[in-house]
Amino acid sequence: MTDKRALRLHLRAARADFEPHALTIPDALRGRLAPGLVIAAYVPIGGEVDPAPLLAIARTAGCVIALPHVVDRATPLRFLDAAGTLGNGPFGLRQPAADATVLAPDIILTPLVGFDRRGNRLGQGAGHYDRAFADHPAAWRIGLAWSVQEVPGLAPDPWDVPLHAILTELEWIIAMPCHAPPAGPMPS
Ligand SMILES: Nc1nc2c(c(=O)[nH]1)N(C=O)[C@@H](CNc1ccc(C(=O)N[C@@H](CCC(=O)O)C(=O)O)cc1)CN2
Ligand SMILES: Nc1ncnc2c1ncn2[C@@H]1O[C@H](COP(=O)(O)OP(=O)(O)OP(=O)(O)O)[C@@H](O)[C@H]1O
Repeated sequence: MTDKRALRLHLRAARADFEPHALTIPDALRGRLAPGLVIAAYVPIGGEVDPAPLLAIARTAGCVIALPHVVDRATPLRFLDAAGTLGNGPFGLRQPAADATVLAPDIILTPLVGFDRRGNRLGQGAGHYDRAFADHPAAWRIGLAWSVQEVPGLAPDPWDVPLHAILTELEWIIAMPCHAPPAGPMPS
C-alpha cells in the first residue's frame, strides 16, 4: 500500500478502532506553557487523540486556546479564539464563530492521520495544515496521534513542513532536535 489515498483509508480505520488511552504530558511541553502563549488545538473527530488533557494544563498555566475555523477544502483555515460558543462546521467539525478573534499560534497541536519518526505527516489531504504551517513558520508543530498511526516512512512532498514532535499514548517523539524556533530549542 503505497499511495496516499489507500494509506489514509487504512490509517483512519486503525485510528477509529483504537481504544482511547490516557496521555502523559511530557515535562518538555509542560515547561513551555506560559501566560499568554497561544495554543492552537482542535475538537477531535474520527477517533483522533483528544487534546483536552493538555488543554486543561495549558489553561491553568494561563495559555490562550485557539481552534481552527474551516470554510471548505480550498480556503485556508484560520485559528480563532476558542473562548466563545462553538458551532457546526464542514466535515463534522465543531469550531468558533466566523467572527471570533483571529489568533497567531505559538504551538500548533496537529491532528494526524499518520506520521513517521522523522516528523513527516499524513493529514486529511486538503492542505489545511500544510498552509497553516507555512503561514506560521515560528510556531511549534506538535502532532497528536495514537501509536497505531505510525508508519515506517512517509515520502514528503515539496510543500510538506515536518512536525517538531509527536505525542502518542506511549511516547514523546522528538523529530527535529536541531531546529530552534524563536521560543527556544525544543527541550528533550
Ligand atoms: N479535528 C480536526 N479538526 C480539523 C482538522 C482535522 O483533521 N481534525 N483539519 C485537518 O486538516 C482541518 C479541517 N480539514 C479537514 C479537511 C478534510 C476533511 C475530510 O476530508 N474528512 C473526511 C472524513 C475523514 C475521516 O473519516 O476521518 C470526509 O469528510 O470525507 C476533514 C477535515 C481543521 N480542523
Ligand atoms: N503552502 C501551501 N499553499 C497552497 N497549497 C498548498 C500548500 N501546501 C500544500 N498545499 C496543497 O494542499 C494539498 C495537500 O495535500 P497533502 O496530501 O500533502 O495533504 P496532507 O499531507 O494530508 O496534509 P493536510 O493535513 O495539510 O491536509 C496539495 O494539493 C498541495 O498542493
